[in-house]
Amino acid sequence: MSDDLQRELALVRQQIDSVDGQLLGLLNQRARFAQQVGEIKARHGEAGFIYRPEREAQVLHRIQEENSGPLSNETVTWFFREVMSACLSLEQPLGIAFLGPLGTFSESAATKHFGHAARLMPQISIDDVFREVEASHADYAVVPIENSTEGAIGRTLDLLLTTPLKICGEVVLRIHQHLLSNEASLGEVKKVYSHAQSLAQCHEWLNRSLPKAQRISVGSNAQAAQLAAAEAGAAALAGQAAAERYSLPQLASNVEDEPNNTTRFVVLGRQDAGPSGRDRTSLIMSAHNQTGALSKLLAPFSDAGVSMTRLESRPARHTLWAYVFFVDLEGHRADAAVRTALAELARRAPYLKILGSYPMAAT
Ligand SMILES: O=C(O)C(=O)C[C@]1(C(=O)O)C=C[C@@H](O)C=C1
Repeated sequence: MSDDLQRELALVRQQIDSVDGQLLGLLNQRARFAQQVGEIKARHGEAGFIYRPEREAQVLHRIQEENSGPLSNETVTWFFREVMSACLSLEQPLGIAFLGPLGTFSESAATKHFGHAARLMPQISIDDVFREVEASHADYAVVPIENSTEGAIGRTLDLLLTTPLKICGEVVLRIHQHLLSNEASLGEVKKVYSHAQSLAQCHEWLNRSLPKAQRISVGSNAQAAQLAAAEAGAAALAGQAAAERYSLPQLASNVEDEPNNTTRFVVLGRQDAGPSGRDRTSLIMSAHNQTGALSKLLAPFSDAGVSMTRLESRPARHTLWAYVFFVDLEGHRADAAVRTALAELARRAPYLKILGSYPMAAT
């Protein structure tokens, strides 16, 4: 290294050291304020509700609005989520239930939302994920609700019908599927393990690139990676988290058929989220089995100027050929327009369950 280069680098590195020192001081100052917030909540009998999704959403929106780069909004959002996760864990560490084993996209979604200070509690089924929070063994659950390629996650919708839990947040995750294997080439892959959803998301790629390989559906793509790691001639379709967790090389990357393949997860807890200014409300309703019944139920939304972002029908299960409808709206149930629409809907719908109002996913 030349002397000039050494001198120039040393000058800038000195400034980096000074900024790091300031950052460290500021981060600890922020952590002390978060501890104070925790003490105030405890004094007012709110010790059980340390996590405030609406407050976190507001912090992230402000950071994104004030960010002038060169760091991207995605990067600063990730960083501040981790800062809040660390601050919150000083107040009270949170236990998060999700569909395991470790290495699933659900784990990535849980970590994206709650940061690395949260305690991960992988479960063997979506039913168990709900149960863990209902029984107060875990604080929050993160469950998949819909995928942009494959549609609704039926089991989650069915469990939402009966659970007393509230939706208090959402996480949107870009899903990249990779073919993971210890084999050196596609020609040696005889079997592909994955979750049925992942096999479906990569159906065309498999037809083109591995037409002769047997496709085996298993409980999760992390389990698929575990199996593929232990068997000659086997591969798994799974994400980067599973590749890292089970030390499997990527034989082919980003093999999902749809380039925008995205999964939306919801966060479930025992508490409601307050308004953040950019919220969504989810509900379940049923309609009378009559002509025009559904349009009568939807009219209060357009009358009040409330925009509906999703309408999904699902068999009611207890009655043959009866359906319930899952609806997402823009706005919080405490907003005047949403309140008006919901009051009218309650008069018209034979069955109505508000699943929760919560901040829209930050990125
Ligand atoms: O503002 C609060 O209520 C806090 O507890 C502080 C804080 C934060 O670090 O900013 C931490 C946890 C909550 O989920 C929201 C925000």
